[in-house]
Amino acid sequence: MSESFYEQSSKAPDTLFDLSLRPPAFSEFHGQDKVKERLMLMVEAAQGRGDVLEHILLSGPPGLGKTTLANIIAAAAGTNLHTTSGPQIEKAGDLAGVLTNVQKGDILFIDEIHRLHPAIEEYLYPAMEDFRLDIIIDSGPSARSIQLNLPKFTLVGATTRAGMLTSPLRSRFGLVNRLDYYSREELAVIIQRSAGLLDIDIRPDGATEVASRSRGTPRIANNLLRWVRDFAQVRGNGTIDGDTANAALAMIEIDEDGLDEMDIRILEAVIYKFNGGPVGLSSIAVAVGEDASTLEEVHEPFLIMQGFLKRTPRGRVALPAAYTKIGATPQNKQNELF
Ligand SMILES: Nc1ncnc2c1ncn2[C@@H]1O[C@H](COP(=O)(O)OP(=O)(O)OP(=O)(O)O)[C@@H](O)[C@H]1O
Repeated sequence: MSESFYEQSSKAPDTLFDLSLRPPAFSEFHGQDKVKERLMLMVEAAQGRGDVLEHILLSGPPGLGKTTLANIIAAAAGTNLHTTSGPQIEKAGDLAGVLTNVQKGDILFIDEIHRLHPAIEEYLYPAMEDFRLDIIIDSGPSARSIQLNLPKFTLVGATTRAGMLTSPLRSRFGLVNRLDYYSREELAVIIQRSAGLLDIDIRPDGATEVASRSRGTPRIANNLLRWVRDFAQVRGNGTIDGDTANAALAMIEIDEDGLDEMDIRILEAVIYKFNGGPVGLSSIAVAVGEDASTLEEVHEPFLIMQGFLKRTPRGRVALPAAYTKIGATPQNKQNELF
């Protein structure tokens, strides 16, 4: 099964392209004003006290800038950043390995922290609270616990699923900083910045056109920009204006609301196969041949935000905009909505 354009974008690794466009400082990070203001204040306060920054949790859909912010926080605080992810820490020894490399004030960034094994989480609690790691070495009768004292460090956790964090873990972070989808205007500014860095000639209407189809996500905006640049070079005169962007994006079947083929398949499944819902996520996943967690993390938040789908206690329900989008006629199911 081929992956949709957005799914590929949502999983994009740290490619050189990605890294080259990553804003290095708060001043170049556009949007997410409230989160940014809070983080800047935390860094300033810690520096003023000569203390180590408190633990920080960043949540939100993929590609909105969590990793970027972790790097910016470390740069602003003038500390080292150590990066790992929930699935990479399989054993207590892996965690011990990472933590024993950390120096005072350093930042440990754990991406996808909701995917940490529950047993590993248990080790993390005293590490976060008392900067202490109690690990058990050996097994059977010779098993014994050793205690390692750690330097005071900052844990920055990122998650696409804040709801999946256990409450003991969540409560060890001061605040949950939730990143939201970017507005079209904010994305247009980000696209102009990226175009400047890549030496791409883009007009304001071209940037707006790309922005409006980037589903509120800077990573997608940057990837679409790259495609539109190629298109403008081969089919046009190299300049990206509104018409060129439009033609380029039509060629990869991204519609004017930013929906891709998989989004449309999801809406069609809910409407035609499940009579508009309510229907559970796993049934939709089977119907469209996609992994349920990808639907939940990548497609669903955007479809809900755009008013195409709604989550109810009994499952997902298609809203009138979804019927309009796929040209179907809504049935009168008012009393089934709740
Ligand atoms: N506010 C922003 N301004 C400019 N560019 C941004 C901004 N936020 C993100 N980007 C760009 O989007 C790309 C993706 O961001 P990043 O890797 O930080 O997302 P993420 O939320 O950590 O995603 P994931 O959860 O998938 O790891 C970055 O390379 C960066 O260039």
